[in-house]
Amino acid sequence: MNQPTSADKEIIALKKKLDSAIHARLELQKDLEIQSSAFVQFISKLSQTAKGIDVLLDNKLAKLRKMLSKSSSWEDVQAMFNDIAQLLQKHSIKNDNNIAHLHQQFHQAGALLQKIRNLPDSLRRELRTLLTDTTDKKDSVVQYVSPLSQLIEFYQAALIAKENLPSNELSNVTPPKAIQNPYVDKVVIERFTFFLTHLNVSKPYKPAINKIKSELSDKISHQELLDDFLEVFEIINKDLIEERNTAKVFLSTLSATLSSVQTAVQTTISSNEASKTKHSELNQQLKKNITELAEGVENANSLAGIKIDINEKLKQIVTSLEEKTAFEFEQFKALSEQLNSMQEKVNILEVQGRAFEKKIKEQQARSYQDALTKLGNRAAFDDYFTKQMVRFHHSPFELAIVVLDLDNFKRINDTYGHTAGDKTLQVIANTLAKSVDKEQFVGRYGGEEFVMIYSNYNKEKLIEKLNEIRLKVAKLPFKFKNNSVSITLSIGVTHIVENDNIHLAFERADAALYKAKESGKNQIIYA
Ligand SMILES: Nc1nc2c(ncn2[C@@H]2O[C@H](COP(=O)(O)OP(=O)(O)OP(=O)(O)O)[C@@H](O)[C@H]2O)c(=O)[nH]1
Repeated sequence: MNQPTSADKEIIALKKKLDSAIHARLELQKDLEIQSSAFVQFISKLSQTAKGIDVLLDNKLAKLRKMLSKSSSWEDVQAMFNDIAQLLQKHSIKNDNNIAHLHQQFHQAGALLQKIRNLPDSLRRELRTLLTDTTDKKDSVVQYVSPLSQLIEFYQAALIAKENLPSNELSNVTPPKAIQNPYVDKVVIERFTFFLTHLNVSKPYKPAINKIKSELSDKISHQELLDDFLEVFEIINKDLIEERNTAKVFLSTLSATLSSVQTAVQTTISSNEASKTKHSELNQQLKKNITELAEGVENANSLAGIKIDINEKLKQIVTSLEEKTAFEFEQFKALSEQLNSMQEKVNILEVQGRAFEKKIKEQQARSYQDALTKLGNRAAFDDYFTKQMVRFHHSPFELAIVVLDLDNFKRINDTYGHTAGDKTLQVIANTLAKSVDKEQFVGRYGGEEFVMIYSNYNKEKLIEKLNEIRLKVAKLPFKFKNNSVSITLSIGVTHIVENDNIHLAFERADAALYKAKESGKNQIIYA
C-alpha cells in the first residue's frame, strides 16, 4: 500500500479548510439573510408607527421598503437611509417642543382647577398629588395620556360637585346650562336674600316678605325663584298703591271738606244778607203796626172804638211777631243743620288726618332706621349729631363721637356667604345697642361701620367703656359651618372741641379708626 505523500496530506488539509470556509460562508449568508429580513421588518414597523406624522417621511419610508425588496444597490439604500435619519431628527426636535408645551398646558389646567371654589376635599388632595407626581417633564407625548385622562376625570368630578349634578348626568353630549343645573346659583340666592333683608315695606307686608326670605334655600329651582320675584313685586306694588291711596283719600276728603265749608260760609253770608233784609222788613212792619196803633189811640173818638182798633192792631202785631219768630227759627234751623254737616265732615277729616299723620310718622321712623340691624341709620345719626352739636355750641359739655369698624369682615362674607355676614352684623348691632345707655346714640353708618355719640363721658371713662365693648364683641361665640369664629372691632374716637363741626369731628374719629386698622386692628385709638 502506497503511503500518502506529503503533497497528499497538504491537499487533504486544504480541502478541509475549504469545506469549513464554505460552511462559514453559508452561516454568514444565513445570518445576513436573517438580519436583512429583521431590518426590512423594522422599516415596515417604523413606517406603520410614523404613518401620518409627515407625508414626506411616509413617502421616503415607502421608497426604502421598495428598494430593500428589490435588493437595490447599497449606495442607494444608504443615501435614502441618511435622508430618513435627517427627517427623523427634525421630528425629534419638534416632538421635544410639543412635550414642553403639553407639560406646561397640563400644569396650567391643573392650577386652574385648584382655584375653583368649593372643590370636594378628596378631589383637591388627589389633584395635588397628580400635579406633584408630574412635576418633571416626560420623555414622550404618550406618557401624558394617562395623567391627562386623570385630569379630565377631575374636571368632570369638579363640574358635578359645582353644579350639584348627579354623577350619571354627565353624558357625552353637553346639555345647555339651564338643564345642567336645575337649581339657582347660590350667589343669586344670596343677593336676593340681601335685597329682601333691606327691603322696607309697611308693617302688614313684613310677614309675607319674611316668609319668602325664610323659604329661600340652595335647592330652589329657577321657576320657584321667578314666582318669588313676582310675589315680591306684587307686595311692593300693593304697598305703594295703598300708600298712594291713603294720601289720595285724605287729600280728596280735605279738598271736599274745604269746598263744602267754603260753600257753607258763602251760603251763610248770603242768607245773612237775605235775613237782614227780611228782618228789616219785619221790623218795619212791626214799627208800622205800633205807629198805627199809637195813631189809632190818638185819633179815636170813643173808648169802644179804641178797643176795637187796638184789638185789630194788636192782632196785626202778633202776626208780625209770629212771622218774625218763625223766620228766625227757620234760619236757626238751617244754620244749625249746616253747622252739623260741617262738623261731621271735619270729624271724618280729623280721623283721616290722624291716620295719615301716623303713616307719615311710620315712614319717617323707617327712613331713620337701618332695615338690617334695626339701629338708627346714617340719616338718624346726622340728625342726632347735628342736634347735639347745637347743644354743645350753646353750652359746651363732654361730647364724643366714636367710629367702629368690623375687622376682616370681607373674609366672613367670602368664606361663609352673605347671609352669615348679615347675621354677624345683626348680632354685633344688638350687642352694641345693649352696651350703651339711653342717653347715648348708636347707629349703623353703612356697610360694616357703626357710629356712637357719647355725652358726658370724659376721655378715661369713655376709653374704659369702649374697651369693654371691644372685648365683649371679641368674645361673641360665632359659629359658621361648624367653625368657631371670632370677630373683632377697630375703634376711632374723639371728643368735640371748641370751633369743631360735624365733618371735622367725624374725619378725626375716622382717621383714628384708620390708624387703629393700620396698627394691627382690634384696638382703640383716641384722637
Ligand atoms: N353681609 C353683608 N356684607 C356687607 C354689608 N355691607 C358691606 N358688607 C361687606 O363688608 C365687606 C367690607 O370689606 P372691606 O372694606 O374690604 O373691609 P374688611 O374685610 O373688614 O377689612 P378691614 O376693614 O381692613 O379690616 C365687604 O365684603 C362688603 O361686601 C351688608 O350689609 N351685609
